[in-house]
Amino acid sequence: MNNFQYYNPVRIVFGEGQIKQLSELVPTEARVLITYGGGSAQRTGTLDEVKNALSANGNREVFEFGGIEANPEFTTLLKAADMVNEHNIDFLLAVGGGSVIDGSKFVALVSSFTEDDSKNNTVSREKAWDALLSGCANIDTAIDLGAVLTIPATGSEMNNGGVVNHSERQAKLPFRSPLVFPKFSILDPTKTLTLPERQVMNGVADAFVHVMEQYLTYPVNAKVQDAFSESLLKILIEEGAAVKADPENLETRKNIMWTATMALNGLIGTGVPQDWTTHMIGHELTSLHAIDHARTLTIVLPSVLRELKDSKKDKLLQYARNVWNIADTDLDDDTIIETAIVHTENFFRELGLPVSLEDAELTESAIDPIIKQLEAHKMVKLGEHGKNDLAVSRRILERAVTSKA
Ligand SMILES: NC(=O)c1ccc[n+]([C@@H]2O[C@H](COP(=O)([O-])OP(=O)(O)OC[C@H]3O[C@@H](n4cnc5c(N)ncnc54)[C@H](O)[C@@H]3O)[C@@H](O)[C@H]2O)c1
Repeated sequence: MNNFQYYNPVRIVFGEGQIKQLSELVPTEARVLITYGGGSAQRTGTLDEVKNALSANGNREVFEFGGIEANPEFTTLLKAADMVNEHNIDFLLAVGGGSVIDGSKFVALVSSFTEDDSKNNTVSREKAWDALLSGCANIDTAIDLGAVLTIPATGSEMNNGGVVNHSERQAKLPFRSPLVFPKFSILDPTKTLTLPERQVMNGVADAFVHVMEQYLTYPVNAKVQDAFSESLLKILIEEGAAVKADPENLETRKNIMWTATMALNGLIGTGVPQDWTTHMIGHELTSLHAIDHARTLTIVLPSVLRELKDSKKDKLLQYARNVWNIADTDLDDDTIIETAIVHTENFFRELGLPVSLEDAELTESAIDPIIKQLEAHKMVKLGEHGKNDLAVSRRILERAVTSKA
């Protein structure tokens, strides 16, 4: 196992009816900006529940900013940042999924970037863009934020990362800062019952790929991390099928919600090599073709595993044995690995997710622009060995044109 420091200060408040805890969790004198997305928080009554909890005690002043898109848009987020300055906001409360939480983290980081000569505290577009390009690495102040999660998927509720989309520049870029760990996140599994099936399945797949990107590299004898990862993968396989068969089952929803959080709260990624190639190629697919985040991952992951099967061989065999129970000693290693990859594809397919570019109605002609964007975004040394250059990414995408399964 490699050396590591593990730090995660996020208070998780889990369970039905827990939104009322906001009255204790948000400072009583805070000037709060509630951020939310395209309207589901309003439609489902979650927004009212949040506002009622905030007004239950204290002297909070509460403002709202709605309309943060799925794959949150840079320009929208800067409008929220301007609102932060206009109203002297000192607490952001994100109500939604990864897009709203990520977007709010970005707002928390860039709202102090006002124009030098600004009379109305407008946030500088250039400074904010530069910050995003550098992954928000050198920012030393941020506004406090908390989250009410409505879709289990990204782990954003318990980590310090985010991803922001800039449509005009065709860029979807990640950032990270210890300043944006949420102070708390409320996970009420009943809130997930209103999700359309597509979003539920996206969430299961996103969490699955998060685990894979921290697990499927090479062994470093990290028994805790490996055993945790294999358990999370098996739970997602089981509960993915269960939620499809019985979407109203709250026990299933609870397990999916906590699994998705555990999949990317840093725990399974400590002390082990990681490979985020699938995500980085996936981000380009979203920004160029507006494909849902999770769906880009299910398109790319099987081809990453096939293309890199030699360098990932030991872990792929472990994955086949411990996650898919492929233990037939008569099979050669290549067959065992290919069988595990096909099982993975079938799992995604059963959830209604694409496993090739063709499934997403794209052809080989999609590859060149993706490679160009990877180059523009300096995604040229991906993978656990830093050896996945543009030629490797191209081969991964070529494998992804049609599915083998
Ligand atoms: N921060 C991280 O660590 C991290 C990790 C992976 C992905 N991401 C990013 O997160 C974003 C995806 O987030 P997501 O998968 O959570 O989805 P999302 O936040 O984009 O939401 C997806 C859709 O579900 C709707 N929705 C949300 N909750 C609902 C509910 N309870 N009922 C009905 N509809 C509801 C939203 O309005 C939206 O249309 C992407 O931009 C992705 O790149 C972040």
